[in-house]
Amino acid sequence: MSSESVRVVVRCRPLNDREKAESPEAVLSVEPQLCQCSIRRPGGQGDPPKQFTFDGAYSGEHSTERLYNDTVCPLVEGVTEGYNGTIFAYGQTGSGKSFTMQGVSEPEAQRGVIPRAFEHVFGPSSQTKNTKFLVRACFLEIYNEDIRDLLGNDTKQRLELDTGNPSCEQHTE
Ligand SMILES: Nc1ncnc2c1ncn2[C@@H]1O[C@H](COP(=O)(O)OP(=O)(O)OP(=O)(O)O)[C@@H](O)[C@H]1O
Repeated sequence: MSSESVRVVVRCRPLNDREKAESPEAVLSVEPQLCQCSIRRPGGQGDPPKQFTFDGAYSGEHSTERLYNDTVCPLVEGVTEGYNGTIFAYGQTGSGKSFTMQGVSEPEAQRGVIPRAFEHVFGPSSQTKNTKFLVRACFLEIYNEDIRDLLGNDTKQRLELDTGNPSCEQHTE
């Protein structure tokens, strides 16, 4: 794993049944050791595949546990030592963001990044350190430019965007 402060890791989920039925030809391959994924043009047998290199690459065979241990764990460990850290999942709809971040409880190896990070910070191994953590949490949904507080009393209520920062206001002279 590189020592860059921003790392980009790709996780390619397995095809679902519908996708397999629509296109039995596999166009994506992942080379975890090279941190690369290659994409072939469907039907373009002779064309060389397009290769993309990341700081890490995981295929459908890799568990969230492995991804967490390689990629997230060092960042969360840094947070417990006072450094800032952000884990940000992005991708098109259905690409596996919730699966990676929230995960599923069974099998255990597919528990998501969020419960693993909470266990990391609050679990028994952190109790041995003589340190107190102040943790603030919010859970916002931004969807179609509407913002909702998913931990609020009314999760359907749309929130207004308030920068709350005078330096963000536009001044015209
Ligand atoms: N690594 C994976 N292994 C097996 N199944 C996966 C994996 N990643 C995603 N899936 C499955 O793919 C489907 C879509 O995943 P998910 O709901 O996490 O996508 P999403 O990016 O959060 O979508 P949306 O943006 O629409 O909320 C789900 O059925 C999920 O279980």
